[in-house]
Formats: sequence, C-alpha cells, structure tokens
Amino acid sequence: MQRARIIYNPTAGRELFKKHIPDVLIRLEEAGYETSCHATKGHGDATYAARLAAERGFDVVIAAGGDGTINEVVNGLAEHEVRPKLGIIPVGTTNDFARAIKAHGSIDKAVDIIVEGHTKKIDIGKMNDQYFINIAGGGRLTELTYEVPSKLKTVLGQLAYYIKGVEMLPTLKPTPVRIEYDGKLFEGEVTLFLVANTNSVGGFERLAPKAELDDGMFDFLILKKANMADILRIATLVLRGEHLNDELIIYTKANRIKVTSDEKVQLNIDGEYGGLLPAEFVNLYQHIEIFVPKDYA
Ligand SMILES: Nc1ncnc2c1ncn2[C@@H]1O[C@H](COP(=O)(O)OP(=O)(O)OP(=O)(O)O)[C@@H](O)[C@H]1O
Repeated sequence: MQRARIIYNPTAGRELFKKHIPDVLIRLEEAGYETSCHATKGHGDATYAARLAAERGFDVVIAAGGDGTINEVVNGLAEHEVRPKLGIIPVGTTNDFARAIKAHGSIDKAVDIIVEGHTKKIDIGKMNDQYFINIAGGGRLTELTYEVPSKLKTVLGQLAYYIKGVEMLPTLKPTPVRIEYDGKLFEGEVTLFLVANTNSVGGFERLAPKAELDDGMFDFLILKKANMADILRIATLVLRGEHLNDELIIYTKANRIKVTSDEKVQLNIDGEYGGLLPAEFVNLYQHIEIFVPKDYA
C-alpha cells in the first residue's frame, strides 16, 4: 500500500474542506493509499509539513488549499532528491494553479484525478532561494495580491482583488529596472514585470497564453511605463487575450532572468510578498511530478 499525506489549510477560501475529509480519506483508502492529514497552523507550516513528509518517504503529498498552500508545499518538496508525487485539491480563492492543470471545479473532481493516477512532470520556478509554481514578479501593480486581506477574500472571493486593484490604480508609479534575460537586456521604467510558469494568473487565464508547464521556459512579460489610462486599456485587452502586441508590452520566453534596480522594489511570489530586488529567476525543468487529468497527462 502506498502512503499519502494530505496537507490542508483550514482557513483557505471559504473554509469548506474540513467537512469533506472523511469522504476524501475513504476514496484514497479504496484507491490503495494509506492516508494521514496535517492541518496547517499558519504561514510556513505547509512547507515544514511537506519537508517532513518527503523525509519520511511518503509516496504522495496532497496539498489542499489555495495557491499559497500549494506554493508552500512545493517549497517543502523542491530541495529533496527523491520527491513525493504531488496531488492538488483546490479549495482556495483563485486556484490559479489548479486552473492551469485543468484540475479545478470540485473537491470530488480533484480526488478523481488523484485516484485515477495520471501524472506529469512539470517545471517550477526559483526566485533567489524561494520556489514558485505560478508566477513571480515585481512592480507596484503586483503588490495588490498581498494587500487583499484574507477575511475579505473569504467573503468576496476573487472580487476582492478587483476592488483592491481599482483602489490602488492612482498610486501606481513606474520603477526603473535593469533586466537581463537569456542574453538580452532591457533597461528602463516598468509598471510591472511577470515571470509566469503557468498561463493562469490572478484568474486572468489569457495573461500568459503561451505558457507551457513542462517546456523548461518561463513566459516573461514586461509592462513598460504606463499611465492609468494605459493600465485600464491593457487590463481590458488582457481579458480578451489581445495584449501581447501592445506597444507597452514585451512578451517572450526565457529560462533565466536577472532583475536589479537602484530603487527599493517589492517582489511577489505566487501572490505573496517575496522580498526586495535584486532577483534571479531560474526555471527548474520538470522538477515536480503532479497528478493531472488523463487528457492533460
Ligand atoms: N491555520 C492557519 N491560519 C491562518 N493562516 C494560515 C493557516 N494555515 C495556513 N495559513 C496561511 O494562509 C495563506 C493563504 O492560504 P491559501 O493560499 O491556501 O488560501 P487562499 O488565500 O484562500 O487562496 P488563494 O491563494 O488561492 O487566493 C497561506 O500562505 C498560509 O501561510
């Protein structure tokens, strides 16, 4: 019998997972997994629990929560030589990562995917000494993701981000940066830069439309210096997936990116605060094996 460890965040999304645990355990047991659970207690605990599960030789680790929980679990697994396979039960607010691997919808569907057993090796990103699954980036516009309070997300879901975004628009200031990417150089002011591993970012599924999860490359997007009207125009284009040819956008693939600035620039990693520039982003090719739907494997 294989051993699985569920690491779940009891505060994620609308806090619904806990009452599904008995059913989930039964289904995993029937599929041949001896399963135990760990409820996270706060920031960083999922990383600790995932590291412990890897050390103890669990075959599978299942992250039940939002993107923050998946990120923490991946950070716990990434440095191990032999890494457990990763299952995802998306019960967060936006669930970008689950959306990217077509595993979003319901808890039942997510468990189906794990018990069916199809897997895929996917890339993850490394920013300085932290790992990410969806996206990292910097610039004032990225700061809104961690300025949205958790309680507001519980009540409003994704709408909370839009409200905060509109509220922040007048305060957005471009930042001077120097970016080296795969032998090229960009120097100038940017409103934001994004290093995307998946194509589903902040619920905008068309933001990085060419992102592939297993090609060893990031989708790299720079929004050059933009005023409020530009940002609103580009946000509308992003919803339609028509922003890539805009004159203020640079969009390319790269697997190693280095960003520096003379100013204090905050970084964002999978929707959370990630420290300050400078930063180096490296794509780790097919580093984690995850459960995916059959037609995605
Ligand atoms: N018991 C806990 N109490 C408070 N916070 C917790 C607890 N356990 C984990 N956390 C923190 O909650 C953060 C956010 O969780 P998570 O991403 O799972 O849900 P979410 O914010 O609702 O969803 P999403 O990231 O998809 O928007 C995590 O980064 C984690 O550090």
